[in-house]
Amino acid sequence: MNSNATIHVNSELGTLKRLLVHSPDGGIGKVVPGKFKEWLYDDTVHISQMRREYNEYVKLLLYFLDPEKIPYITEFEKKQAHKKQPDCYKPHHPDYFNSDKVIDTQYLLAQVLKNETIKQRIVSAVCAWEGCSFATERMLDAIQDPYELAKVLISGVLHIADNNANDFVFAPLPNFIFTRDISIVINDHILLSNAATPARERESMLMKYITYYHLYKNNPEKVIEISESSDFFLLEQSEQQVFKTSVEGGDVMMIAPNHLLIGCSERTTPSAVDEIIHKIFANNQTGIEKISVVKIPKQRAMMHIDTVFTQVRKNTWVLFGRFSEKVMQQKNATQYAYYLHLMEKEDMPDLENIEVLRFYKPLQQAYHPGTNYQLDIRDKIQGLESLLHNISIEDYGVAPEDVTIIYSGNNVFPYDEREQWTDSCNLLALKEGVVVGYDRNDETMKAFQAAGFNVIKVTDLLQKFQNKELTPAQVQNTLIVLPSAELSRARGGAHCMSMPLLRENI
Ligand SMILES: NC(=[NH2+])NCCC[C@H](N)C(=O)O
Repeated sequence: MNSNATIHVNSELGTLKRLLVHSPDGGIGKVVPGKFKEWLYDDTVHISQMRREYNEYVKLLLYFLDPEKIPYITEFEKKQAHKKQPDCYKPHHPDYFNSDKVIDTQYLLAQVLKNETIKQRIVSAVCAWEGCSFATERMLDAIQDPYELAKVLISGVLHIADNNANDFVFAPLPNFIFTRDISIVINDHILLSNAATPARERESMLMKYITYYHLYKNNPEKVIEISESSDFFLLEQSEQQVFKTSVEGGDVMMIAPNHLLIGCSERTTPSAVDEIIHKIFANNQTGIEKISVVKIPKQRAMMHIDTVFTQVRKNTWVLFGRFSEKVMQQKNATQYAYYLHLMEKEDMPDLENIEVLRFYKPLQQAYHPGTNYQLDIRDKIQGLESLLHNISIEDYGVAPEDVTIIYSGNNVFPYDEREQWTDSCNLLALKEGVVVGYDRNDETMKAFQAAGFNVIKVTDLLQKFQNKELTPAQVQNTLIVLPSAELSRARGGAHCMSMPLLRENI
């Protein structure tokens, strides 16, 4: 990695230096029950409480990544204690904390919109996509303030002067807080997502513009995009459903410097996986030499692979035990019968459905697009637990006996399942061994303690930082838990709510 690099990620664990986030915007506060399924929500969310929880997350990130901003926000919080959301947290506000390490996508979009030509392109694209009237398009064009326009393009809410009301001009993007899903940095390249559902397609579109006109403006050749194959357009509709190409970042992990892991899930299709493998192996600059593909059941509770496991240390993982072959063998008869029963139910995961494949970059032959080229499938790994062991041992040189797997809900039913649902396995590593999760997953927290980790509430940790009892550099082997009553309702944890741009090399 060149020392001036601002975008480079080669693991899930290297000390986090820069990332994209998005503070819950007004769109989330407008989700109605009738839209749950379509907008990928399961409940309404109390937006002001959610923001309070999210602000703790932002403050934690700033302490670790950009501590110089702390006095500024602390001052604001004091000064504006009466406000539901202090202005320093609003990416459209002139008093926004504006860090170049903890960056809001809305703020970045505003930077892109400052260029008049690009602004027109984005407004036209969004309006065409959303089927807006020409009058609406003109109203959007007329917004001079890029910060205001970015807010409208994300929340869908426009202030209409004629009737002095805030009206929807198109649907909000209530899932934009899950920045992980919109793209993924692979060493110094970036893979753009191609959202699986219409509810998230505008997110992919906005990220494409942010990438080409800002993040990768000077090196667009490092952007990897996937799209439908040319035959796709001639397929019948029913076949198109099978061969659709979609990928979301929550399914892609830069798991080790030369190793990419992709989940094939409800959101990431086999066609997309196939295309990513070909594109990445055809490109000699990505640094990827092997790709592991994990097929998981297509299920709401595990819409992406990062809801099933994440990495904590080179030798430590957190995993939803239901998908561990070892645990399945150890289950006693009653529990086993329970799982068999679940497997019969249509909407429950079928254990047979977990499949792990590994593809290696061919060393000898050059890749020729268009030739009938076969990928080299050398390993078929037995299950998830073997895969995680294999990564620790093969990629990180850990001794087999030192690999530790911590299970969701300590692997006891029903806590395993309840806590997986509230993202016990979806942790963000701030550095190796220091991960962020939710305070509601009690049994998983106990499992972390039993594995020798400290577990601390974010408010207590921030207090210690503030009192100078501790510095972020001193924090080791710790699970930091965020308040999560509202945040967890949107179905994503700290891993989903982060899109790392820069990590130190591991
Ligand atoms: N990487 C993740 N697990 N993201 C979670 C996304 C949750 C969001 N409500 C959705 O269904 O799309």
